[in-house]
Amino acid sequence: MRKPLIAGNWKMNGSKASVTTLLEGVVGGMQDLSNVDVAVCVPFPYLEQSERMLKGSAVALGAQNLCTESGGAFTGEVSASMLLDFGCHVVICGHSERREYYGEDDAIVAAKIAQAVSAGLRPIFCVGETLEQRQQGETDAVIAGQVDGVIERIGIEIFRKVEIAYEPVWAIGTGMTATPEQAQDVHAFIRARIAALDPEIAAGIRILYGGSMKPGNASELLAQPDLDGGLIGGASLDATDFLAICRAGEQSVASAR
Ligand SMILES: O=C(CO)COP(=O)(O)O
Repeated sequence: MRKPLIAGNWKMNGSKASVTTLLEGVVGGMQDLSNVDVAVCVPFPYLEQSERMLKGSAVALGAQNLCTESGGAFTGEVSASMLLDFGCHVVICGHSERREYYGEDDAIVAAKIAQAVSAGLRPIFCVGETLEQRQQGETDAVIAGQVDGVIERIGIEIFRKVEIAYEPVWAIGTGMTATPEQAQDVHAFIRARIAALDPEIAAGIRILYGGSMKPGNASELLAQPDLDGGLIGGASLDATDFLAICRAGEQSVASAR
């Protein structure tokens, strides 16, 4: 049984004051959550503050991006080892906003995943189709291309140390969530694609769903057999909402038993 992971992606939001309030709320509400892994992926400037505030708690710290290179003359970039130095455990790679606004292609995403894993971080590797691609019936082809585009470059073995997040671009920040059936179809497709190369890795890998996941829809999404957690944007900025989704993750384990 795969333990669910609920990860918050704060994106470019926050201030020192709001980080204090948010993390106090999240840490304070974690007591009875034991069957769910919880992480928050914070903007770089808040790593130090977050590391301090999360010390001794069950909430893992993460970042939203990293450099394709391990160090040196790369102005403005942040390396995997720097993230590790600030206590990070996870890092988001290939989010659709990075693909769309910063030109990240499969080669860049693969290089970032490889950097993360070699430093001992767990990448959350994001894939997802646009609305137009879905309407054209291209969802499976797009997802297959994104998954294969990474596997072909860095191999399947590395996927023992990777989380995947399926985030339909049309569902991100729009309030339009994939139905549980739509999400399950793509998750099962991703798992089958990996199983064709290595059934053991496919059985163990966590595939998170992201895209307008909220307290009101988390339970039915997480009840799907191939949904192993969530990557939460907007709702992770509110401790009460984020904790409610974490509880839905915890309960999805209890009800599957
Ligand atoms: O992009 C997302 C998480 O990475 C999802 O964002 P929302 O939950 O705000 O739709």
